[in-house]
Amino acid sequence: MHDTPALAHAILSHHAATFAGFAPEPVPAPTSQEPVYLAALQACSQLGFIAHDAECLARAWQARALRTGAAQPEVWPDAPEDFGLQPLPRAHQFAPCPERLGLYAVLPDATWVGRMARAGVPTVQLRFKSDDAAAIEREVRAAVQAVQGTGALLFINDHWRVAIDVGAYGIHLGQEDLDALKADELQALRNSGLRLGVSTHGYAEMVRADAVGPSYIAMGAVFPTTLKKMATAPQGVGRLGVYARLMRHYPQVAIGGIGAEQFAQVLATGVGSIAVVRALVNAADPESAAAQLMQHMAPTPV
Ligand SMILES: Cc1ncc(COP(=O)(O)OP(=O)(O)O)c(N)n1
Ligand SMILES: Cc1ncsc1CCOP(=O)(O)O
Ligand SMILES: [Mg+2]
Repeated sequence: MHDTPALAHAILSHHAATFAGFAPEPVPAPTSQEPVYLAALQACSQLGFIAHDAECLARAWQARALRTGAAQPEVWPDAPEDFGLQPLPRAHQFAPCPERLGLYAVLPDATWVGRMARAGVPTVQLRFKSDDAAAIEREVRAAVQAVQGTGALLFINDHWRVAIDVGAYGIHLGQEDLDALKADELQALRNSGLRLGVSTHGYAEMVRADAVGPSYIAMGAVFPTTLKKMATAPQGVGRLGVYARLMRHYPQVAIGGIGAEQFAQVLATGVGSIAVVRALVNAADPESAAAQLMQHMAPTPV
């Protein structure tokens, strides 16, 4: 039998420092009356997790308590099974990509893609925002051509049909992009053999992404970014660390507001890749900036 207020207090006191800087969120309506669940729901809301994420965490805390017989307020939940992630090997899984995608340049057009691929950036993404079908096809084809002979892995943001037709390495989709996919389209995407990266911004979205079995999981925005209007607060490195731990069986990409000064703390979370936009496209000398960031990615010699 657990005392819910005491357990909530213990969770808070053990983890407040890791998740400092977030305002408390309202406690969502409980979906269970289990004391461990209720305590975790209250504590995680107090720690600033939005309702869907607090619910996920509370369910995981309860699942672990059932599995182990202990509430363990001092240990943040990180077992994939407690969050209901697919067991390994996954029943649903996209084609694999390297565990560590390294520096990942997210770029506005094919010219930039070619430029950064030739500069030696190992992973590049064409993020060409347009509604003009002809322009999209032209740009995706040009990007695929631009990486030829460079060894760079090219992901296409959003435009998955053209990416399949043209034979890109992979596709990147966000949560809203996944919402728009019908089941047969998702299956067609998986059958294409192209790799899939999925954006996530918290626990509920990671659980949702896992059901699709993407090739990598992107997590962000880690820091504030001016490049994209985000529906969720910057997650910070404390959260990134626990996300990376939960999703340890996936290749991981951190994104959002990351520049050279932030690389060390982001890499310390264990992610194998950092995606950047402004750190390259706004640099006075993008090739030198790429070289510098790739050096930051490299493990420091002992
Ligand atoms: C590596 C990486 N991570 C996240 C995103 C964002 O994707 P999405 O949420 O679909 O938003 P848009 O980029 O389409 O505006 C990304 N592109 N790449
Ligand atoms: C596309 C995207 N998705 C989440 S943050 C982001 C933009 C990242 O840009 P920057 O590295 O300049 O902050
Ligand atoms: Mg998108």
